[in-house]
Amino acid sequence: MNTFRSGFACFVGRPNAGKSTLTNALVGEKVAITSSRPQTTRHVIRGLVHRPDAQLILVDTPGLHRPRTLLGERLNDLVRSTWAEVDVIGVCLPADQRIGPGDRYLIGELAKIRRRPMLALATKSDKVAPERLLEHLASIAAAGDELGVEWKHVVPVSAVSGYQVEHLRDLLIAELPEGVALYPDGHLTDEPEEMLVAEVIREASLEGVRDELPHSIAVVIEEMVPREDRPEDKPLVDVRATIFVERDSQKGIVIGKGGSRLRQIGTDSRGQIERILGTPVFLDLRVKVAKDWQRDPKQLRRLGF
Ligand SMILES: Nc1nc2c(ncn2[C@@H]2O[C@H](COP(=O)(O)OP(=O)(O)OP(=O)(O)O)[C@@H](O)[C@H]2O)c(=O)[nH]1
Repeated sequence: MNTFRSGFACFVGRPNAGKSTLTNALVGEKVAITSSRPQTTRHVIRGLVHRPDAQLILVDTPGLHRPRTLLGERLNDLVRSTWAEVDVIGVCLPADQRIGPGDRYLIGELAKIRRRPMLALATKSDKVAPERLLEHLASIAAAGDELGVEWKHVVPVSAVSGYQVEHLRDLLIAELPEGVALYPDGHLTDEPEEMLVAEVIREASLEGVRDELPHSIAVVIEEMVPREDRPEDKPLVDVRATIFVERDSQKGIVIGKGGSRLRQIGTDSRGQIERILGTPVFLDLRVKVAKDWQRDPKQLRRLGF
């Protein structure tokens, strides 16, 4: 089977650098709605790119400011922790402007984040002549060297003409980890996170046993709450979920020998859930039989159908 990749990318850059226009160009015809996520998520999703081999989730991060106050510093800490949570960062440096002090500050701050692939994007490249574009690309490379950011790629792009948009999509997706789609295909929804989390667990439960249990699994999130008494910078969310099957024999399949499959389901889904929620998660999974739930209206309602 081909590898499926999924994960998060964000674009950073000074105001007007072309971040929103580029997001829309990458998402294409499909809706790019600004959707605010429930409190547990720090990411504001700007758009989704669905492909047969990948799902790329473009998120917003708050802007970074030169800190003048303690509050400013705290805000910047938040920006940095968001940066550290995405899989790839695109730094937008518009070709029609020289790299300025604001850009240099931003690049310097990015240099402090380790091991995060960073792509330098020469946005609005349709606005300048080829010679100027080359000069711009050279100064982007030089700024990276000087400020300590190793650009994974330096990519000229134009959201308006479409130049290299497809290529950029490929480059971003190449940086994502392997994993299942984190959001339903086709559109960006306001679906509660619980549905997404349930879907991740359902997918993981079916892994390798799809033929034996095609439609027999439903997952209900019983509880999803932040653990109390955690330090603010070390949150933990407790997720308690029940995997419903139709028959006892299926329960055995899901649990596996000595609980081995259930443990694997937990391991496989926890990482994805943490990525959706943006916090570490303690996952408690149970398996229950709901006899013939697919034929029972009451059960169906309970299982959210
Ligand atoms: N010619 C040209 N103009 C572009 C391109 N991308 C963006 N623009 C224009 O640049 C302006 C700013 O673009 P935005 O996408 O809103 O920039 P942004 O970085 O999201 O801005 P903020 O939301 O203020 O941070 C708009 O007028 C866009 O039409 C491009 O590829 N080519």
